[in-house]
Amino acid sequence: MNRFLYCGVMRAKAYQKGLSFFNSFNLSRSVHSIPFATVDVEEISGSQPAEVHNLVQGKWKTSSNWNTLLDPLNGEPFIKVAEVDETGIQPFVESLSKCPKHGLHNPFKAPERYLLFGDISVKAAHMLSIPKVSDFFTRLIQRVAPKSYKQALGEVYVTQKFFENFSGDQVRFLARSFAVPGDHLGQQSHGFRWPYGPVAIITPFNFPLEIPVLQLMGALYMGNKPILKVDSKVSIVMEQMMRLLHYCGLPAEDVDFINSDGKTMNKILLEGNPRMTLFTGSSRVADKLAVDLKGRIKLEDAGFDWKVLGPDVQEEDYVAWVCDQDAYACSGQKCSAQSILFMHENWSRTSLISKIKNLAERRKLEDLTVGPVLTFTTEAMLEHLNKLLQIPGSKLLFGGEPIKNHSIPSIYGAIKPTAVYVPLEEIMKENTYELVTREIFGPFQIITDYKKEKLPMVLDALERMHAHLTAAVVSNDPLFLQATFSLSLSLSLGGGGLGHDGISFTSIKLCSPMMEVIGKTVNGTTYAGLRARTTGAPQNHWFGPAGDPRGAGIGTPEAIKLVWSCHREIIYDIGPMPRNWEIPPST
Ligand SMILES: N[C@@H](CCC=O)C(=O)O
Repeated sequence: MNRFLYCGVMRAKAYQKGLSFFNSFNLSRSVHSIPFATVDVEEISGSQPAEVHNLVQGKWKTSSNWNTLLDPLNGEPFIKVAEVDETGIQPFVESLSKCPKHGLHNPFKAPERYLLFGDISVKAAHMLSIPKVSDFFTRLIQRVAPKSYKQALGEVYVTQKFFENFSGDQVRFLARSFAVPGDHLGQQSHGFRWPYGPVAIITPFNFPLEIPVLQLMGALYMGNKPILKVDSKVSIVMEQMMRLLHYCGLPAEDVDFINSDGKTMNKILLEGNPRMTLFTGSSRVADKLAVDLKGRIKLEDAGFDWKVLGPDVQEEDYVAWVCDQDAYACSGQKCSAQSILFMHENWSRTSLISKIKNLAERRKLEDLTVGPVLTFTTEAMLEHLNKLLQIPGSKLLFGGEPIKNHSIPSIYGAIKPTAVYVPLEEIMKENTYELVTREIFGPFQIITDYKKEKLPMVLDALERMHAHLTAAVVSNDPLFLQATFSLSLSLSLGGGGLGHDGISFTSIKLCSPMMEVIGKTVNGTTYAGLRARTTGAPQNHWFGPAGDPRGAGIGTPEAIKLVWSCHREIIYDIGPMPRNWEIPPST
């Protein structure tokens, strides 16, 4: 068949297929429940536990080893996860080993797969835009990582927008190359984005959909073959998402999905030898993996995220509301959650703290605006609080009590949103710094204040932190408002006027708190300005730590290219040879 005619026919077929995809769902959804789903989110319970399976080499598999999860709201054993143990890793190791280093596609191999993933993204975005499907994922997230409906829906929305961003030709644009003219005719160097081939993705419990989907798709777009492991506590969400992706055209062999404990996963990584592993989670595990995997790793680790309020007091209610959201939404279990607030003395004179307190006290278990803490028990958090209260000058601002009247199982934590004041000078003491900056992944924050001349001490506190994920500098004072502007002029009058030569600027110091804080810190995602926040990162800007060569990003084209591809340069040198070329003397 004529090549152009053939292409036209293929495109028309793809279009028809696309249409029938959309029609079939729209039709089926009126008569059936969600077509890809294997669980009914509202029915999962102790009497009807849901099952989570593994996917390897294109096949869904169970296991003889079932990990039973307790419903975080009432303690009923409500989900059974088929966990792979060390005796069952072989198929996963084999699957990784089957993928060559040059990946499943690259600019010179199967380029039509870039288009395939653009197409899958269109369909997945469409699916998530259907209210019944977005509600399904929102509720599923809420069942395993209890957070308010709005917060859970936010994850689904970010994921949908991400898919929209990488629809059509946008996946192939991620692999855009460049060329530079060479030294002679026929020579040109071309830079390409190259996959790593077999890769691994390990993601935490707190964003059961957003983090794994954005990283998984980034890995796939660039031509890699991932094995995905999500924290078993929440992996049901991603298990159902894998089924949605298959429904949207993802080849079943392209991703392996595993449930296991950390030790088993470690073994798979050592034996299957993925060329790159993306780990999102605690710094402790991250550092161990970095050693085990000989540095072939990228990290989005935890952060003791900070917010500095500058001298310009404005919009108190708004700033208080953002502080409440940043510290306590999702019960403080976001890697971006505000862990410490530094208030300029001008803010200490306002009613900011009491406003934050009032907002925090509106939160309630019934609507999950506060809820179970999945990695700290109540006792552990209260013990930490008591240690902080031993520090001279420290005091409990609000919270500090267990939530009452609930049936959250005791393996999880349940405390009211809490804030503790610790004086800045005390924070800086050798013995207290570690204690105060210990990240409590729960509704818990430290609040302190600083006098104008103590900004360097605040900067020192920020410098001493070891993880640098999100930060906020709340001030609209970018250039002049608080500037220390010392200008001394020595003027010499000549010829009745001021001459250029007659002015000498002996010292010009322009210093604004906002610029100074930004200039002297490193957090990878820093918000600046009156509306600055630490949480709520959408899909449209980089989210990830800085100051660490292992730092990964999520979501944007830059993040995907940086994390999921490496640079390869092909230097074409095809001639022609110069006329009358002769072998030159040795050099
Ligand atoms: N959107 C989330 C980030 C998800 C992370 O990787 C937040 O803002 O905390």
